[in-house]
Amino acid sequence: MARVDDKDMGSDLQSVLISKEEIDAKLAELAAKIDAEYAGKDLLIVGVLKGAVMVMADLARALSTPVTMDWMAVSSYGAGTQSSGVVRILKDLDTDIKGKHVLIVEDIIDSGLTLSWLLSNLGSREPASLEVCTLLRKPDAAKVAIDVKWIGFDIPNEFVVGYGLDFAEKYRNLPFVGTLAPHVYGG
Ligand SMILES: O=P(O)(O)OC[C@H]1O[C@H](OP(=O)(O)OP(=O)(O)O)[C@H](O)[C@@H]1O
Ligand code: HPA
Ligand SMILES: [Mg+2]
Repeated sequence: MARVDDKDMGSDLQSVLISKEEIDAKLAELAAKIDAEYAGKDLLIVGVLKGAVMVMADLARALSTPVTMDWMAVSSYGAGTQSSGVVRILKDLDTDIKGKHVLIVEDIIDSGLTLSWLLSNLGSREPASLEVCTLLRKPDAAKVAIDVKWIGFDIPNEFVVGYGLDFAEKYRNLPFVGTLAPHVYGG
């Protein structure tokens, strides 16, 4: 593939799954719903590093509701394309969320293992409310059922990169979501 969108990725990418324009439009739509839900309330949005950085940055700016922002770093994938199922906290929240309205912002729900673990971890800290907004979800990959209030796109069960999502730490800065060519991950 010669050139995909505005970043030249050589032949590493197979296709563009969701364009920058589609992401922008979806985040505006989600932001309007989130604004309506939290009108008059203090909202803390929690980004899950590192994948959710782009969604957090763009969603936060699309919201009219004033928010505070905090970050957690957890990792279950390492350098591979399969979740290990073992979630590690690499960085905890800086703030106490007891009594606060908390919205977890994720880039993707794949097996659901990361979020399921996060929901029970953060839920035990007694927030006033705890909801989830994710840009992407793979319904066919779910290993646990999770109640997610706001979902951008349901996507096929393929490994995707871009807009925060990595393969071995690469491709996070693509402005769109694409699928990797199988030769890149040994497929
Ligand atoms: O539903 P799951 O199967 O648990 O997968 C989803 C999680 O995996 C990715 O994070 P990763 O562990 O790769 O860390 P990263 O965000 O730093 O890339 C992604 O950002 C989600 O947090
Ligand atoms: O499809 C994916 N791509 C990148 N990172 C991920 N983490 C879970 N699923 C994925
Ligand atoms: Mg990752």
